[in-house]
Amino acid sequence: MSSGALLSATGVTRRFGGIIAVDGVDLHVREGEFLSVIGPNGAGKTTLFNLISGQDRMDEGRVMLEGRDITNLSPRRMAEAGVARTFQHGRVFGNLSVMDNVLIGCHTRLRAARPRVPVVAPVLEILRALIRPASVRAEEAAMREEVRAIVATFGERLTPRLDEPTYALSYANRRRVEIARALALHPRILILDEPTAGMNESETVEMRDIVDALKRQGRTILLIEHKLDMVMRLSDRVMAMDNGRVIAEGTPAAVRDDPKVIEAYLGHATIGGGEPAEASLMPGTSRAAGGVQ
Ligand SMILES: Nc1ncnc2c1ncn2[C@@H]1O[C@H](COP(=O)(O)OP(=O)(O)OP(=O)(O)O)[C@@H](O)[C@H]1O
Repeated sequence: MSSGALLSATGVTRRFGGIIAVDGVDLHVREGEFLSVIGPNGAGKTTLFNLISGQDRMDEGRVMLEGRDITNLSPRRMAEAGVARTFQHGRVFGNLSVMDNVLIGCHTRLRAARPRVPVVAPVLEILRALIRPASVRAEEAAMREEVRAIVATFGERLTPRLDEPTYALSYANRRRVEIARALALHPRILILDEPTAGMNESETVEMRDIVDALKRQGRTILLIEHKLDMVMRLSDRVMAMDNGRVIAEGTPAAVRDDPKVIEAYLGHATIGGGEPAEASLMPGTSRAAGGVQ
């Protein structure tokens, strides 16, 4: 394990039949560091994030968070341990309001603090919910206040819509709700899988600024992003993958200019669109700024 790493994954491997989607990957993130993972479609980025966050089980490898072995924990236990993630296409509970979606993040945190006594603990919890003593009402009021504060991170995008069901929101707003819910967990590490996927140019810039603000708060962030402009601006370090393996790692500029990375993108001809992949490696080009989804 790399010394000083908050999260350390070593030898992570995942096979799907004959495909080795992730092949012996090591990934180390220091506290407060912003690490982006790039690579052409099918490189293994999302599978790697799924393995680190408990959405999938690795065949080999180990993940340590602050010295604790969290390998293959369930997503719920991962959340309790402090690993929060968002998904490539966004996942929210459509029939629940914005408030309730974000409260779920708070609730997971509270559950983590409670003793896990079978039968007795759930019964006590139900009784507390039915009787609603003053302590429960105060706790709920505090959580709702916290949700309002988290949602305010997104300016006026979500605050006026706190009581609306999320199915009624725009796609970009649903993705904001997902990040708000992840923040409500008070995560030790925030894993963002293409937070700007499917967003237009102005929504992308807005999301980039939000992620930048989260970085400036000193959060530890792992990002998958195809929009290289965002990667170049935000990352302390970049890791490039291809065919399940790490092919380059270092400063954003060094990885962008690495011949192996350029070749990996060119080998795939295009990244999700129709333009030559080369353009997407240049920050400030229309593809880099405008998206590849
Ligand atoms: N559940 C699965 N079953 C079978 N193969 C899978 C599964 N999930 C991923 N794969 C395969 O593993 C490889 C890596 O896929 P993955 O989605 O992790 O790539 P990616 O780098 O995230 O790509 P993208 O940028 O398109 O999201 C691909 O060949 C993919 O087809």
